[in-house]
Amino acid sequence: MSVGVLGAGAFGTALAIVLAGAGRPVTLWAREGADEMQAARENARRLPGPRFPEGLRATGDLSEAAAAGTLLLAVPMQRLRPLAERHAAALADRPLVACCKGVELGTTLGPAGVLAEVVPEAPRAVLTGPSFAADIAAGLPTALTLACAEPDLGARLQAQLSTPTLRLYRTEDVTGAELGGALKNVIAIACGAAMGAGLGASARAALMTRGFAEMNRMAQALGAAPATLAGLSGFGDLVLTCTSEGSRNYRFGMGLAESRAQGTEAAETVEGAATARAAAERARRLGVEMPITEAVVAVLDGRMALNEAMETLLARPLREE
Ligand SMILES: NC(=O)C1=CN([C@@H]2O[C@H](COP(=O)(O)OP(=O)(O)OC[C@H]3O[C@@H](n4cnc5c(N)ncnc54)[C@H](O)[C@@H]3O)[C@@H](O)[C@H]2O)C=CC1
Ligand SMILES: O=C(CO)COP(=O)(O)O
Repeated sequence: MSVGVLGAGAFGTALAIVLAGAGRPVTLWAREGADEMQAARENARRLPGPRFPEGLRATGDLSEAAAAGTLLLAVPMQRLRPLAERHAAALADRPLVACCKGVELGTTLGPAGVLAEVVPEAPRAVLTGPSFAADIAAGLPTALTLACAEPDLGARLQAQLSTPTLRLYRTEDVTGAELGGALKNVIAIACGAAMGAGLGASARAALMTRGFAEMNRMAQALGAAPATLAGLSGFGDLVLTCTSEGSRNYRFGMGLAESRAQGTEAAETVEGAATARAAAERARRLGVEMPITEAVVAVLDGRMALNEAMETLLARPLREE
């Protein structure tokens, strides 16, 4: 079965490389620079280094990629709706696998919810979990979650998108999988900030653990299963993103501590910034407490300095774990 990847950022390119390397015919659609990629057999801008396998073709013509049997949508979360709206007719009749991690500003929907609104007739799934694009493209072992509410389609996609190095686990809990992937980025910003401010690895462990607690509170309020949050898409990705400078969200947090990024958005994709605002908004409406997320939003909006945000978290009433 052929695969079309829409969005030639680091992640889309890495998925295209690993799938083509495993023998699937893959067409990678890039909004710009497709001809250069196709000629150089490399995405020098977003994922320099890994070479395109023979079965991978880059194109600037979306209809070529959209003709594939399964489509992976690998654009940043806030770009998913504009992309899907613009190309709704081409996306309407085949399985769509959203590969973005985040919560949409305004609607507070995740990727599956956005696709359900824009292309309701298309069967949909979400691919998420702990993986750096560079690791996937290098053929290093990686395990991800394929979330699909329809078990038969989920099983088909799991088989189609797994390779010898990219191992997919399946769940029907789409809400849990996408919230885990979205909310861990917010906690990664907080952890990066704590480490950048020199607060130490013990403080980071506390933020990760209490962050995981608030991820769980939000996810359960929205009907997700705790087991999903404890899996690759939640706990797994939280660990990766909060402990590695390979993460853009973590590095962005470190930049906040060094006042390099305070009150500004990063030049590269940092999903946790918009997601923090969208998740905080949703949590307030649900009456769910998310103090770390609120602190991240306060710092991003310039309402609090980082040290004030940390003090606010430390001054919260003592309570049972
Ligand atoms: N980079 C990574 O290691 C991983 C990224 N992800 C997720 O994948 C998603 C995409 O991230 P990256 O690929 O890393 O971002 P990136 O910053 O490398 O690239 C984003 C790409 O999206 C394209 N784009 C933006 N708006 C578009 C539009 N309207 N139409 C077409 N293309 C558009 C840009 O041209 C760019 O090529 C994010 O949600 C991220 O959280 C998930 C797992 C790993
Ligand atoms: O989602 C990721 C790892 O699973 C990538 O993290 P960043 O977007 O922070 O780089």
